[in-house]
Amino acid sequence: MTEHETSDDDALTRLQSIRESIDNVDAALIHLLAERFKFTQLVGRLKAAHGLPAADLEREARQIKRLRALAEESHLDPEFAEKFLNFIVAEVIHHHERIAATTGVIATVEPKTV
Ligand SMILES: O=C(O)C(=O)C[C@]1(C(=O)O)C=C[C@@H](O)C=C1
Repeated sequence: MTEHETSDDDALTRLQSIRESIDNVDAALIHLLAERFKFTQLVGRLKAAHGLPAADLEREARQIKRLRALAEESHLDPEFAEKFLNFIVAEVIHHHERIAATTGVIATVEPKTV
């Protein structure tokens, strides 16, 4: 039977079932993001304590390259993957700046190279 041949009732049951899976994925995304922000809080405190700048553009460029490749492999739009990462990173940088401001260490210089 094709999707056109199922009854409207069957279609609604199927829609509900697919939506349950979407809800599971959305919940996983929220949990994953919460974990990611826990790690970036640690990075923010470390950076503030050592006077390191909130943003690291070289690190971001490497992350974008990697995520675009992963997106392509997974048949996800790489542009979307890049925008999604940028959206999250922008929020992380706000958090870093807030931590630095409350810690009293404002970073204005590039990190020292080791
Ligand atoms: O890795 C860092 O240096 C971070 O501060 C974390 C992070 C990220 O969210 O992945 C955020 C800001 C930086 O510009 C790069 C990466």
